[in-house]
Amino acid sequence: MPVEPLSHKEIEDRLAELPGWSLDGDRLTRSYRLGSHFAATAMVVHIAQVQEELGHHSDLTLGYNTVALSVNTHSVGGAVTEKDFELARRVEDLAPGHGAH
Ligand SMILES: C[C@H](O)[C@H](O)[C@H]1CNC2=NC(N)=NC(=O)C2=N1
Repeated sequence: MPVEPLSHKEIEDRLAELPGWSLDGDRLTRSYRLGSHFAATAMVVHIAQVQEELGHHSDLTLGYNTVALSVNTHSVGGAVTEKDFELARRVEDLAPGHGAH
C-alpha cells in the first residue's frame, strides 16, 4: 500500500476520532499516565510489540508513570500518514488494559 502524506483536513478529521491525540508540528503525539512505573514499562513493551507487527515505530518515551508517543512517517519525509493513525488507533485499543489514561 503506497503511503502518502495526509492533508491538514484529513489529519483534523482523524484526530476528531482520537481524543487525547494531537498534532505537534509534523508529529502525531499523545502521552498517557499509568498507575505505576512497572505498569508504564509493561505498556511500552506492548506498544513495541505492536510497532514491530506494523513495521512502524514511534519515538516512545518511558517516564516514572507516563508513556509518551510521537510519530510521523520517515519514508515520506516526516509527514503524518495513515500509518501513524493506524498505530495511534492500536495504542488506544491496548491502553485501557494497562489502566492508562
Ligand atoms: C523497512 C521498514 O519497514 C521501514 O524502515 C519502516 C520502519 N519503521 C518506520 N517508522 C516510522 N515512524 N516511519 C517509517 O517510515 C518507518 N519505516
